Amino acid sequence: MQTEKVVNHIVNWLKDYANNAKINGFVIGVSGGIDSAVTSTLCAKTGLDVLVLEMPIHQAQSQVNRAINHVNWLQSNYTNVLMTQVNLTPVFDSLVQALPSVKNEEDRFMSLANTRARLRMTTLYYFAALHNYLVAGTGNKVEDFGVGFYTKYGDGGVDLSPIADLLKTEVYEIAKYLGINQDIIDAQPTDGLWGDDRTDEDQIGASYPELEWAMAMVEKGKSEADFSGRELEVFKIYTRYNRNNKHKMVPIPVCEIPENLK
Ligand SMILES: NC(=O)c1ccc[n+]([C@@H]2O[C@H](COP(=O)([O-])OP(=O)(O)OC[C@H]3O[C@@H](n4cnc5c(N)ncnc54)[C@H](O)[C@@H]3O)[C@@H](O)[C@H]2O)c1
Ligand SMILES: Nc1ncnc2c1ncn2[C@@H]1O[C@H](COP(=O)(O)O)[C@@H](O)[C@H]1O
Ligand SMILES: O=P(O)(O)OP(=O)(O)O
Repeated sequence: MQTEKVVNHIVNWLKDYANNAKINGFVIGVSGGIDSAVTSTLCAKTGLDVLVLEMPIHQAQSQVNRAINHVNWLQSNYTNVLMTQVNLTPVFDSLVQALPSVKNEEDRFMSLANTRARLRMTTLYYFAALHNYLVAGTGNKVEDFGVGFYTKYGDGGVDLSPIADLLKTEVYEIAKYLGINQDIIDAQPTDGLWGDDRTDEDQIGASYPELEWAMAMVEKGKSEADFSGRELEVFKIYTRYNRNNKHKMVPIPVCEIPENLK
């Protein structure tokens, strides 16, 4: 990858889009992970206003610290970056209180995990409307178009996606080029939605490099019959996620009314 040229391309793309749309800048959620660190830095490089939000919901202190360290680094390099912390823990707790209880708490773990991502989306759009900003998405190509590993209308609810044509390994290359803090580069990717330190790999059962390999194999037209052992396992994991989450990657189904019924 021609890293410098890719960075310049994305920065110009962001700037052109915002200028054409008569927008003042960008708002981005910063989690202490690599994708949001890279996205916020690319937005900062546009010179337009950048608001980064740190929005903990029962968050591990290590994640909060990484996010704050990143923002400090960003602000020491780019004067156009502002930060706001919005503690969503009481908001989340109060929503849980308002919802009817369930017999078995485990039944709603996934629903509540995704609710966290949607509370963050709601907060990002509050600031976008307030300041005439766009919500910059942080999804990469494997998450967004491979395994669909994001919350529909949560972290998937954004206005534009600067890094969604980049594989996770390419995001790391850009992070190194941009000088992103080493603790962010070293951190295991995590969705941080569970109140513990489980990683994306723990949840999915395959690493991002493995998923990228499977994505490339599908693009080459390979099938299960071409693989065995761990490769077969990874290929099956990838295709299962891709199939189950296809609904997130395509326009929502609209019930078309036949002309003769109108
Ligand atoms: N980047 C990250 O690391 C990241 C961020 C957030 C979430 N995640 C992970 O992503 C996963 C999100 O969970 P999810 O995918 O179950 O929840 P989701 O809310 O993203 O998608 C499920 C919802 O989509 C709708 N739906 C389901 N099947 C459909 C179909 N065939 N057609 C149309 N709509 C359909 C339903 O409303 C369902 O509740 C979790 O595992 C979470 O941990 C990862
Ligand atoms: N604690 C957080 N504060 C701000 N923004 C956050 C936080 N956690 C997640 N985000 C945003 O959501 C996306 C996806 O998160 P994953 O950790 O990959 O699930 C992240 O890039 C932030 O923009
Ligand atoms: O989206 P982020 O920034 O939280 O990155 P990761 O998914 O690698 O934790």
